[in-house]
Amino acid sequence: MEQFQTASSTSPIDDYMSDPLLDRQAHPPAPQEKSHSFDRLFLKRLGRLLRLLFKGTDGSILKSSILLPYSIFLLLSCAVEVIVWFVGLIPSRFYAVLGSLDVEGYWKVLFQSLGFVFLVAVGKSLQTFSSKVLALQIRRILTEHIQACYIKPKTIYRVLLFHEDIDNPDQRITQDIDRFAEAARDIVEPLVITPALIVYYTWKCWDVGGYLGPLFIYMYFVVGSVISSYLIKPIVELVFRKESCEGDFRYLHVRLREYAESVAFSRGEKEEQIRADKSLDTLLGAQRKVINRELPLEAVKQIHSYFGSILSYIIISIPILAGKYDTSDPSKISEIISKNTFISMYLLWKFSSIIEQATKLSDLAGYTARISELFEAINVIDNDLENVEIDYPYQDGSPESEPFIAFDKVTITSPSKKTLISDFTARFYTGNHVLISGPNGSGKSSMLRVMAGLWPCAKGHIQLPSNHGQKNMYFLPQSSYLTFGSLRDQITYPNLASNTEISDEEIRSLLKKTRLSHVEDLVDSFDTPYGNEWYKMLSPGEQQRLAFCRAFYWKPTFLIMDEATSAIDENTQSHLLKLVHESGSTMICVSHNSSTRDLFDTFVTFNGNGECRVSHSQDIDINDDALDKAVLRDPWSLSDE
Ligand SMILES: Nc1ncnc2c1ncn2[C@@H]1O[C@H](COP(=O)(O)OP(=O)(O)OP(=O)(O)O)[C@@H](O)[C@H]1O
Repeated sequence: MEQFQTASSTSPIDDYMSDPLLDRQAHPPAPQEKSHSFDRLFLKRLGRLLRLLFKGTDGSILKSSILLPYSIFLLLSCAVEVIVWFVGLIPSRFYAVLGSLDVEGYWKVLFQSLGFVFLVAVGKSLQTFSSKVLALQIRRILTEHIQACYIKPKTIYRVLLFHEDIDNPDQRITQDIDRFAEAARDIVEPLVITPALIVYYTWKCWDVGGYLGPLFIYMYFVVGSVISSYLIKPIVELVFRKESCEGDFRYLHVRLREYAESVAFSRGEKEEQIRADKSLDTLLGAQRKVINRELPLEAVKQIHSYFGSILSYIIISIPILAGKYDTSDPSKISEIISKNTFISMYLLWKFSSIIEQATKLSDLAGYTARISELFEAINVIDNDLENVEIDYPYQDGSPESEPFIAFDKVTITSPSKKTLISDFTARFYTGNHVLISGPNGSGKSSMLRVMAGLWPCAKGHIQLPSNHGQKNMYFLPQSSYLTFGSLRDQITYPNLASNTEISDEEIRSLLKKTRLSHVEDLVDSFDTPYGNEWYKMLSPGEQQRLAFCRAFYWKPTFLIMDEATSAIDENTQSHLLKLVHESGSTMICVSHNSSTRDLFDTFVTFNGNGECRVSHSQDIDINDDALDKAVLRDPWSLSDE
């Protein structure tokens, strides 16, 4: 028997989580344990993201990793630093030739200087360009990877419904990854090139002014970095919260747009405005806290850089005042002062640039936490889904066994641990149309969720007719999802496979069947794409009827409907169900409407107390072997079993 959802060992999320730093089997990450500061967890998460970025996503390191753009960027940065060295020496060389009235030397220095300045300008532009390409590649790799992990069966649903701690996953994917890429782009150069430059300029500084110069500069840096690291810590958490508020505020406006009509009908604008203002207040408050905390950090940064410029003169004054250059002429001393000032200033500036990264590092830590949390939640879901107990006895193309759906002593609980159905046993065969009814909240839709593998069952065993696509089980929910695309796309949704072609004649025939022929006049052609307009072009009842076109197109063995006709007029409703009946699909239908009862053979009635009555004839057949396999566990537990 085939296991329902076995996480592949080469799945994208496994790639991400396979970092040796994280022993996910022994200690699955718990999203509840939030830590958003500049700490070991941040380094671990950043390490995982970097590993992913350098390793690539499809095995091709050069094409799908950041190795190539990163190497180009590093080479350009190194080249720029070499030219910067020569540019930095320009003043001292002018002091030397002008001080000794060397005309020939002057013209030589002038032309060489112009050349160096031109090269540094071109080099810096190319460096900026390559860093932007690098940021783009970081965004592409992370976004594609997270989309592959997130937009897949069951996962997206579970993240949205059950991981409330993962606020605004959409924002994390669309915005936070972009910001992470920008922050990483800003940081990568100072953090990678700077150490080598510091070694080089330290040696030069020592050479000109003795050991005291580098010693002063290093002490100055240590004091600056200790203060700034103390100031960064609280900012990371605040950046995280600000991003969360940003997402809430945006989502509020998205919802307002989505439910504009309902709000207008209920005259709820004033309340919505108050809510929007409140959400804005919260966001601005969070932003203000970040700004407040950044003030002392900015002050330290500025003080560090301005005091540094004076420090460079103090450093050169030591050998001069100590008489080391007493025998040199004034033009030589000017040259030495200029050269040494450049070296000390550059060394200090490099140290300052590390301090400057502190603010960016706090942003990076915030974004790293938000992206990593989503990855970790997906990993928890993947582990959880591996434990769903659903088997597939029937394989496509196997003529021996007849497809069926079997529940063996199944108990279903809601995420809040409320028991909705206990010990439910039934077997539904093809041609055995099932009507499920019962009071609101009794667990009818939950039963379908379990059948779809969206929810686990707390106890018992379910057998389904293979998970290979829409041909076996097709679900029609109450609110139809209209995809962005053409009418042809709507009808063949989800139309990924190559076998989803449909002719114009077939489309017309399906529209006629579902009494939607007029929709042809609403669209320019069957292939003209539309976006959100679909929801305006079609009424809710028409949207449900369009969903029936899909059902007739896919002709599934089992058509599972969750109040899929609730907005359709009674006459069309019974017309559509009769057509399904005739099409050969077996209906499993949740409905409050009893007018079409005569189309069904089996009636599953919920009483709202966890009990379920199955009436009619040919359904109950308990398989004792299957019962032996029943497991009892906490289905909502996030930990591995
Ligand atoms: N995401 C969730 N988190 C927590 N509890 C939930 C969730 N979804 C459903 N429930 C619980 O499960 C119960 C059953 O929900 P379900 O949607 O199955 O009811 P139903 O019988 O289909 O109701 P209706 O006739 O109104 O559609 C609800 O009353 C609610 O308490």
